[in-house]
Amino acid sequence: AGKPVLHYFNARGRMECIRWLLAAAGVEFEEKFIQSPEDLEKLKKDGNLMFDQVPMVEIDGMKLAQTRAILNYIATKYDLYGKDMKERALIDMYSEGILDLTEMIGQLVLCPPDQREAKTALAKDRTKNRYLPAFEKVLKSHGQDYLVGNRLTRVDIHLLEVLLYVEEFDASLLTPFPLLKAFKSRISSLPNVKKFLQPGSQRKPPMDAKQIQEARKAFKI
Ligand SMILES: N[C@@H](CCC(=O)N[C@@H](CS(=O)(=O)O)C(=O)NCC(=O)O)C(=O)O
Repeated sequence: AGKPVLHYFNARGRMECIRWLLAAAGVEFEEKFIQSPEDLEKLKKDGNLMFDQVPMVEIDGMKLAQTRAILNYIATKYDLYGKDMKERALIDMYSEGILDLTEMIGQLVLCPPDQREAKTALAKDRTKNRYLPAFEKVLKSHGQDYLVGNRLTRVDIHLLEVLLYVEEFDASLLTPFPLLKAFKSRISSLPNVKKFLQPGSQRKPPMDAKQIQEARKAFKI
């Protein structure tokens, strides 16, 4: 089979965690950017989007939609999903918490100005008092380099990704968490991850509110 083909906008959105997982697995992928409403309409009309939505990834003869389904398939295929049911259950639990935090931070840039202050305060509080403590505790509890099974799994990649978003959001939030800071450096120096962190990789930069509003208006989403 050829390289996976990722269909999405030229932005982080829901596709960025998929880009991260493929890159960490050392899998080269192609991207077909949706650059106009016509592009999205064509994908829909050709029957390529099961729910008329993207992300959609062409992989192994399938046209997979739904972010989590795509992540699950990639993690399974590249042995990044633990060695048994219990490891997979922990990976799922940790991954869902990370996705909740990613969503909470990612939505801030879109929230109405009159709600921004309160939502930012809440996101900082949850980051500092709910999510980061939970993962610091996991690392402290087993003293291993990775979150689950003492080897790299998808959840280490998801955690690194969100730690970078926390750093963009407010780097001081990481200060009270030495194990997470060491984890961030350790995972960032894995060869595939290091390469993805270099300029010129397929990793996407943050977008400001204006860019997102323009994109949403253009794509009518
Ligand atoms: N549950 C889906 C949601 C996908 C979704 O809402 N996609 C939006 C784009 S974005 O929100 O991810 O940027 C979409 O295709 N909207 C187009 C439409 O709904 O017509 C997933 O996780 O993939």
